[in-house]
Amino acid sequence: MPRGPVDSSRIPRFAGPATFARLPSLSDVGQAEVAVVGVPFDTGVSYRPGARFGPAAVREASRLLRPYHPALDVAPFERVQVADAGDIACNPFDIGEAIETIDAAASELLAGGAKPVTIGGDHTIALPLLRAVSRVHGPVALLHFDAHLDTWDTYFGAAYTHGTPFRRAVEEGLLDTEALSHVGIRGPLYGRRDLDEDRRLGFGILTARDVLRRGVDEVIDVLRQRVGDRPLYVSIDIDVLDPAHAPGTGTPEAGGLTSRELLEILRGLEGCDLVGADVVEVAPAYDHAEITSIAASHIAYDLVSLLALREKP
Ligand SMILES: N=C(N)NCCCC(=O)O
Ligand SMILES: [Zn+2]
Ligand SMILES: [Zn+2]
Repeated sequence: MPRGPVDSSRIPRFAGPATFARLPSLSDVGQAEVAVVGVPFDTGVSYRPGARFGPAAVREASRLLRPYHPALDVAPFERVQVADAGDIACNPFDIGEAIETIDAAASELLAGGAKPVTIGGDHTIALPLLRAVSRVHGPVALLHFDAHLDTWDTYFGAAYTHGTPFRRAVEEGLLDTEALSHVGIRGPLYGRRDLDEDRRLGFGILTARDVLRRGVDEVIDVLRQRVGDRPLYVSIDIDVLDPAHAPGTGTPEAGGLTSRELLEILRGLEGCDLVGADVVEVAPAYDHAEITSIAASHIAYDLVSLLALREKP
């Protein structure tokens, strides 16, 4: 019988420490099928810093989550053991070392049988997470929700940044290049070449305009066809949401998805072979009234629910 969250009808949800959704710590339960883990790292950013405070803000906003998910008809914390694995403490002064630390910590979680839902942190952290996941599953399908391509080559000569993780991941053979999708892309680019190079790497794009004009159901159909039955990793940059829905982020772009659209697309992935996910780029210093961290906590709850549905109870 899994150990669930603190009972909010007995201990007020605003009392006590903020683990994700008030779940037990992984160290308290020993083993979990799904682990929520924080990566407070933002040394890879090209504009506003502050995503290092993302994990704490998302946990704080997650106090109000409840145990039953009606849209997916699942009580994820009853179905399987879900736990908070704490934060991966990585070097804020050395990106290369931080990447190694994140890879090792994620590998340890996977070796212990837990599927990770990672709370970032800037998007740099997707690279070590994909290294760890692909070591277990082989090259994975990727569903990448973001305003940005994040397939650029270098910034100021640096190869490991929040704008480059998915180019590195393709170069390293971590991804199944038949099954790569960006969703929510918008905003000015450096040039048309960005799109050509992205296509050459194997990505298909559903822009924010496509979501508006084609609608959520068609988007889900396209994505599911592309993913098929491959092992799937989902990486969600919170800036895929419009700044009205997620102001607390480092590189905001106008014209994004609503949180309702994003949650609906995620729910459309039920039945896919999800093996891990992240929600990154929450920078609380630019947030207002916890708008961004509330959205991120609900997104993480949906990801946890999708993972729980994949496990036999
Ligand atoms: N991954 C995020 N959030 N942003 C990438 C933006 C890269 C740029 O400054 O052009
Ligand atoms: Zn982005
Ligand atoms: Zn990104």
